[in-house]
Amino acid sequence: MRSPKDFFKPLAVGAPAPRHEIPFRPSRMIHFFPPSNEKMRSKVPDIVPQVDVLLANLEDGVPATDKEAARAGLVEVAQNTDFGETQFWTRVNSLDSPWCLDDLTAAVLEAGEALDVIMIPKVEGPEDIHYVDRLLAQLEAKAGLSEPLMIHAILETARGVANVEEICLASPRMQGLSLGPADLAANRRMKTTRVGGGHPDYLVRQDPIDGDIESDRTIYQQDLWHYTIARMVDACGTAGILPFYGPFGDIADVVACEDQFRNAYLLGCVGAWSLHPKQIDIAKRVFSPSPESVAHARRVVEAMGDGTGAIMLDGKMEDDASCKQCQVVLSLAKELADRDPELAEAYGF
Ligand SMILES: CCC(=O)SCCNC(=O)CCNC(=O)[C@H](O)C(C)(C)COP(=O)(O)OP(=O)(O)OC[C@H]1O[C@@H](n2cnc3c(N)ncnc32)[C@H](O)[C@@H]1OP(=O)(O)O
Ligand SMILES: O=CC(=O)O
Ligand SMILES: [Mg+2]
Repeated sequence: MRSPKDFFKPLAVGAPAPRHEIPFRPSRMIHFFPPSNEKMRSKVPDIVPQVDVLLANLEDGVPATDKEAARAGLVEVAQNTDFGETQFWTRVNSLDSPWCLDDLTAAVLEAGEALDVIMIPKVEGPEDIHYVDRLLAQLEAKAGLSEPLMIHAILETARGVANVEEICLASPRMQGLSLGPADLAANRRMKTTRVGGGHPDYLVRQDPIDGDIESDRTIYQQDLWHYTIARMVDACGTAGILPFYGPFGDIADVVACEDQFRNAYLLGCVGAWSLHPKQIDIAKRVFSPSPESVAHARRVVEAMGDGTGAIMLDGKMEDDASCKQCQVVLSLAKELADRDPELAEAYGF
């Protein structure tokens, strides 16, 4: 383990100094597109103003035969797009794949000026982050970058979940984590055969009515992802980095997608992936506090004065801790409103 004194030193001569804080930028959706697909690439200028993060995906979802075209597409988009306030990320292939080294090299040397974050899939432990950390420093020095690239890891193996705290604390480059429910389900040998969301057979059943097991008992579908999301949120909070829900594969089921995103929002996630244009507005809606919750938070904070003590408001006890929750909602609302005039108006800022 590195000495805490060395933690913020560059890992290569000439590389930019690591950041001490993750800069706040709206990140309600990370919008995936396959840069090997010319038609999708041509949509980038229209998509950029609609999303907080645009991600050029090189990994799963891109056929093996298109990996080089995807890398070239990433570079083309990086070099020819005006991203404005929108962040630009890429997801490289996994560290054990034949493509990862070339992906990272091209990403930093040819697209590094435009990129904010590099997403690393199938991270198993801090050693994976240490490898990427040093390699990025070497490449940044070679490219002459003045800002360090950040790392976002996907939590999608059982070992990754077991090591989640160490992964989050492995480098000052760590920006956040996403839950990868599809690969995680496969790696854990779950039997779900779908990309995120619930499963009708994962349930709890009401007790027998009048002792009759054949009676018409209500069933309650349970959340397959609660444990992992909660654990991820705590690990990210400990390290001062950002948690995200990942993909929701049932594109047509916009209702269940919104439920999954909202569960993640309420548990502490800052955003989710959008795989299809339909999911962009869902994420924008869910991960922006509602005007009602902002109005309520403002009332509580105002009524609480210096934020200490206990008061009654609308029949409910409010105290230091509920006030802090309201401050979380208010500060997110303010940060989003600073960048979005429609939200500023809806919140009354
Ligand atoms: C599961 C674990 C993971 O790793 S998830 C991440 C990997 N998968 C991905 O990144 C998938 C990204 N999404 C896609 O490739 C497409 O949305 C898929 C799922 C293939 C569906 O595409 P398609 O059959 O064209 O859908 P559609 O006809 O309903 O599309 C309507 C119009 O929207 C466009 N579109 C579609 N997806 C995107 C996208 N991600 N970004 C930008 N544009 C998109 C389509 O091209 C289509 O456009 P048009 O109306 O024909 O002009
Ligand atoms: O990469 C995402 C996943 O769910 O797997
Ligand atoms: Mg995956």
